[in-house]
Amino acid sequence: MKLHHVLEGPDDGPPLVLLCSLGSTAEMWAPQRRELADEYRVITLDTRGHGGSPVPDGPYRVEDLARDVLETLDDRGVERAAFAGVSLGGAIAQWIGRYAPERASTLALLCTSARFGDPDPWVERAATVRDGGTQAVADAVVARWFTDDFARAQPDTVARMRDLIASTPAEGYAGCCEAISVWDVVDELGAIAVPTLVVSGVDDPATPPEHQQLLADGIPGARLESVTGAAHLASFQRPEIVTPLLREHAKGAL
Ligand SMILES: O=C(O)CCC(=O)CC(=O)O
Repeated sequence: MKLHHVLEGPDDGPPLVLLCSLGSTAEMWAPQRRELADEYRVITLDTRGHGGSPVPDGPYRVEDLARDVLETLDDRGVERAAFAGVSLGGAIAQWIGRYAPERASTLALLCTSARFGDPDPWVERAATVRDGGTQAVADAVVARWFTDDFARAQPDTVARMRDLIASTPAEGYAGCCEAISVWDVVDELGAIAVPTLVVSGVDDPATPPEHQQLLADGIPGARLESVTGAAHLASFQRPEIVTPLLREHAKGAL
C-alpha cells in the first residue's frame, strides 16, 4: 500500500526516511524536517491509518506497516536510505533492519521498544478508540508525549498535538494498537546488522529508558543516547539535541 508522504530537501541528497509515532503524522517531525532538508532528501511518511495515508480495516502488523514504507520508497525509486523512527515508527525501522537490511544504511530508534509490554492494554485501547474515537484517548496520550514543564510553557503546542491525535482515524489508530500489541522482537535483536543509534527520553512514561537499554544491549554495536528534559516525543521537545544526533548518525559519522 502506498503511503502519503512529504519530500523535502535536494533531489540528489542522501535519502533520510522519518517514521512517525502512533496517533501522529509528518507534523511530529516538523523540527527535524526543516533542519535536515538542508542536506538530506527527507522523506516523511504518514503510517497506514494515519494522516493522508489509506485507512484499511485492522488489525495491522508491524510487518504490514514496514512493507507499506518499502513499497512507497520503491515507487519513489529509493533503494536504500537512513531510517529514523519514533516509537511505532521505531518498531517499523527495527523490522526493516531485521528483515530488509539491504534497504537501510543506518537506523535511529527513538523512544521505542522491542516489545511494548503486556498486549492487553493495547487491545483494550483499540476497543476504546473503535467505540469512542481517538478523542477518547487524546488527553491521556498527549500527557505522555511531553514533560509537565514543557506542557506548562507551551500549552498551544500541546493543544495542537492533542488535536493531531484526536484527528487520527479511529480504525487506523486501533489497527496500529493491535500491531503494537503483538510486536515482539526481543529475541531477534542480535540479528539486526545495521549501524544503530538508540535514543531515550529520560522522562518517557510510555516507553521508559529501560526499553531502549534493552535495544542497545541487544543490537550489535548500537549506541545509546539519553535525552534529559524529554518524554515520549523527545525529538519534538528537544530538537537541539536530537537533530544533530540524527544528522551525524545518518552520515555514518557516530
Ligand atoms: O500512547 C502511548 O502511551 C504511547 C504510544 C506508544 O508507545 C506507541 C507510539 O507512540 O507510537
